[in-house]
Amino acid sequence: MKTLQDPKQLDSAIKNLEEIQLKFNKNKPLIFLDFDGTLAPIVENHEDAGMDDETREIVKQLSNKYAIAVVSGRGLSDVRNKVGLSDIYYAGSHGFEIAGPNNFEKDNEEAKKMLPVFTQIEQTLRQELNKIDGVRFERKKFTLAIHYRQVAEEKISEFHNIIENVVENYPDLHKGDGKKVVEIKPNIDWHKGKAVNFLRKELSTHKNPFSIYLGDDTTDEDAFREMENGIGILVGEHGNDSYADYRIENIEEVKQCLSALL
Ligand SMILES: O=P(O)(O)OC[C@H]1O[C@H](O[C@H]2O[C@H](CO)[C@@H](O)[C@H](O)[C@H]2O)[C@H](O)[C@@H](O)[C@@H]1O
Repeated sequence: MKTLQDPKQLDSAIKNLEEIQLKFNKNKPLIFLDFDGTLAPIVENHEDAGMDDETREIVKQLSNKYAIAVVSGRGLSDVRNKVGLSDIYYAGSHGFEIAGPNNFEKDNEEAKKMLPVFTQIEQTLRQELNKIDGVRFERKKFTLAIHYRQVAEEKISEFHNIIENVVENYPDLHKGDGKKVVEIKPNIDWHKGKAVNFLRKELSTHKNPFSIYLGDDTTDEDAFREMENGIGILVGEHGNDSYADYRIENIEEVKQCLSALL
């Protein structure tokens, strides 16, 4: 079982690349990659995020050798456009919508029933949060992100209180946190970890295929916990303890690490 550790105590993946390479070469691994903060740097405005050509090329080359899925909180179509590779799998909306090559598509059926509720809560939240400058909404198919990166420090607790009070009236939904973002999600036992396990079955004939997962945020912890037969690598930090096995500092080290696996 994976245990929670202070990220500062985690070994550096860069310093242990040889060991990781060995495990990698011994198995036929599946590769799972988070997008924001892992493949693309965190930027002020969510719409401006993007991965550079070098990273795209590394992921493309890896996909010629291994099965790869990008697992993101972004909407499926958004993350697919931003990555721009057609031969890999994608899990968007924190795993509620999954797609892959040859028209593979799998939406979470229970979450589909909640689509009208999202429209309602979005309207209410837009009205209630209108008085706070800098709030940015990002509607994904199955989740709603409300960004506060551009909200003044003294307004942030009011921002959270408003959301808390509204979400209380929607038992079908719950809220989670990310980097300067509140995410409204279906109140269903489904997350990136469950999506990863679904994909592990889909992408391999092995019962428990060796896997590697790179991510930077609290939502990636659900996936790190599932890396029983595999390796979790935390990129940077998210302020809490982690189930990851290794740590790397930044996106430059993500590239270094992924290149070593080629
Ligand atoms: O699971 P991920 O691929 O890491 O997606 C998590 C969220 O990432 C995006 O928001 C974050 O990145 C933005 C761009 O750098 C930044 O402005 C924002 O503050 C971050 O929270 C994305 O916009 C969300 O939809 C994702 O859920």
